[in-house]
Amino acid sequence: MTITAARMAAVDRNAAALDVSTKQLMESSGNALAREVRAVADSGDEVAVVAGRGNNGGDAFVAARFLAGDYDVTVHLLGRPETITTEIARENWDALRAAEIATERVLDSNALDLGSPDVVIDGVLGTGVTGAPREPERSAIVATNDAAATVVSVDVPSGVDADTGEVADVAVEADRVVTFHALKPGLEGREDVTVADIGIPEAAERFVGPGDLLSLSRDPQAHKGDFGRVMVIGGGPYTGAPALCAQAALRAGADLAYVACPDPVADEVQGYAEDLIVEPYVGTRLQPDHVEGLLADAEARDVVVIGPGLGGADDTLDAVRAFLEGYEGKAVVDADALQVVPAVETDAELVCTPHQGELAKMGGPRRDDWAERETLVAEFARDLGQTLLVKGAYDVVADGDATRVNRTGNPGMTVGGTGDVLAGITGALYSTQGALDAAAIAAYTNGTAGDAVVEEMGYGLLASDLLAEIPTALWGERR
Ligand SMILES: NC(=O)C1=CN([C@@H]2O[C@H](COP(=O)(O)OP(=O)(O)OC[C@H]3O[C@@H](n4cnc5c(N)ncnc54)[C@H](O)[C@@H]3O)[C@@H](O)[C@H]2O)[C@H](O)CC1
Ligand SMILES: [K+]
Repeated sequence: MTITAARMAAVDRNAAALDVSTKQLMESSGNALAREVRAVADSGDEVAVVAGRGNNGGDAFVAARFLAGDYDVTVHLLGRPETITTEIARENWDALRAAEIATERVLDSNALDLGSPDVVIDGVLGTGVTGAPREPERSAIVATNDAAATVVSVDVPSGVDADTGEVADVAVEADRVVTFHALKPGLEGREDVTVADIGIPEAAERFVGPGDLLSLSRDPQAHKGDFGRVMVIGGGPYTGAPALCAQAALRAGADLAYVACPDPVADEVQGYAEDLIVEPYVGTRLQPDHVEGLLADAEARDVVVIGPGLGGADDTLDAVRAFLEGYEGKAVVDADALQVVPAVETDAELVCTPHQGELAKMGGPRRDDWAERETLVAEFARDLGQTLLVKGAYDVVADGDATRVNRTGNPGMTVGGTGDVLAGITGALYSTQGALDAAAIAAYTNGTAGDAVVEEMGYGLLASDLLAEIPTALWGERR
């Protein structure tokens, strides 16, 4: 399995939240790297360490400390120590200086003189690289390739983009690569690569954590000014559900939230919040003859959330089926609407948000055993060809390829309406994120909001209390 630089950053952040600091990980990385160097070097060999100013260089500093007793080690830093970008890399640089290990500062692109080393450690650029190498890194890569030495690259050969695997016009030609935790893109199938376990707990990948939220702010340009138009198809027997759902979408960053509902309940839905755009249709509940109009409206929206408060009348379910058959976009399916999903032919990309009972009604697994439940939910998601967010004390999110588990939230959230809020958050996030990420982040956010409410006022929370906590849970200090 490969892991992209973006996912690696998320997992690293999640590990820190699990009390395994990045500095600990760097120590493991440097240690693993030193072991690999020992395997290719003879005692007393000259080892040149070429280090950039990020954590990739930091790993190389740690390795230098491990190796300095047995080898002739010189560390070449590309820039001034004050410009080292992270505190932990700087601390490891300071440790080299304090131990009087030989260091050089390369202040001019042409000034790097490696001498004639037996081994070069390439700690120039790692997963933090953006674009093709610039100076002085560029010249350092050329000098590394020119050396008649065994080159050991740290994490990725510098010049390889660790998100895409793309190789820049100038890139290190490594003899060996020590990559951390998992293969990075571009390293698949290479025989000169060692994957080093650096002690990241499995929980950092499995449980949704603050690192998963990093993707929300990673590339603001990618969805400039457009955080989505979410359309909620809901209401009929119930009016609160679609209103909660649409308000949650707004709180989770959607630009506009529409509620399509029967006209007798439209005023009531609007009464909950003037921010909602209510689009009534004639009748007391959703029926097949409404579908054509809804499909036309849905074309101008980014995500549809279908289900909250619709009820389960036969003709309503027929209408849901007809809608999904005709719809090709992104949809979140909740509540009674879920039961039509297994048999429906649709080109839509669905995130289904059942609780345990609804999952069973869909023909999904009934078993409650934790480990088994994750596997069974993943299998069911694969069979459906859709993404599942199964709600519970631990929420399970699966798309058939990857599975995530969310453990935020508390028993107070069994109150009615919290599921509608979750569906709305999912809808908003789904307009800018992939299905799995949207569902995972939504579950985490809904739970964090619930935890914040309970922390403030104890049990007895209302689903509507969650709404005001959503922005902080997503973007505030609690992350
Ligand atoms: N993720 C983990 O669990 C761990 C990763 N470790 C190592 O850390 C690097 C990633 O470190 P980071 O500080 O994020 O970035 P880099 O060192 O790769 O580079 C940042 C550095 O480079 C400059 N820069 C960026 N792009 C360019 C460019 N095109 N040309 C020149 N310079 C560029 C940028 O300004 C910074 O100064 C990862 O690979 C691992 O090696 C740790 O081991 C901890 C655990
Ligand atoms: K590197």
